[in-house]
Amino acid sequence: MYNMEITLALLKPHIVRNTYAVHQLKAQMESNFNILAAKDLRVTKELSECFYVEHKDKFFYYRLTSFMQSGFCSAFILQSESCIQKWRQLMGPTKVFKAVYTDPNCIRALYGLSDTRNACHGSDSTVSALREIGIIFPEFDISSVNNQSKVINKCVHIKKA
Ligand SMILES: Nc1ncnc2c1ncn2[C@@H]1O[C@H](COP(=O)(O)OP(=O)(O)OP(=O)(O)O)[C@@H](O)[C@H]1O
Repeated sequence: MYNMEITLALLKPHIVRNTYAVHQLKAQMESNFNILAAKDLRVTKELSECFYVEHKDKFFYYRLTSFMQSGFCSAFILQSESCIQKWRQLMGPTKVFKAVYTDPNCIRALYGLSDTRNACHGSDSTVSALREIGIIFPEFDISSVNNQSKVINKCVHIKKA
């Protein structure tokens, strides 16, 4: 079945400072996805805490949210068939040392520096994608994207019930 999806992709601050990496990764995105929206943004304390709220109680939460505030991030709304899994596959394992050994050509193996500075982010589900796009791209009209808007309607319906 045709499974057109959207996802949020983020390039983290140490990557955005690396113009070669940004050039390579943008080219990789362009050849694999439709890029529906893109922008560079400065992630504030509030934004980073909201974005990573699920990790609030983890030992690395402060380290992670501080790092996200340390420079510009590049954000993209990507669209393709099975986009969520496809982008996460291109990113590779969360932990860079694992990525280097198990998937040496993935983005995190090539450009990640540590568990925190692991180069990029990708939503892990449709629900996360919608939440994260809402945080990073509040101006994006998500109802213009067919399949995902059906999911939104479903979420809204569940919430109201
Ligand atoms: N042990 C750790 N030490 C430091 N930072 C960590 C650690 N585990 C995860 N992180 C950071 O928290 C982020 C979110 O962790 P999560 O377990 O949700 O991984 P992920 O879903 O692969 O990554 P992301 O959500 O960024 O795509 C990771 O991308 C990484 O930057």
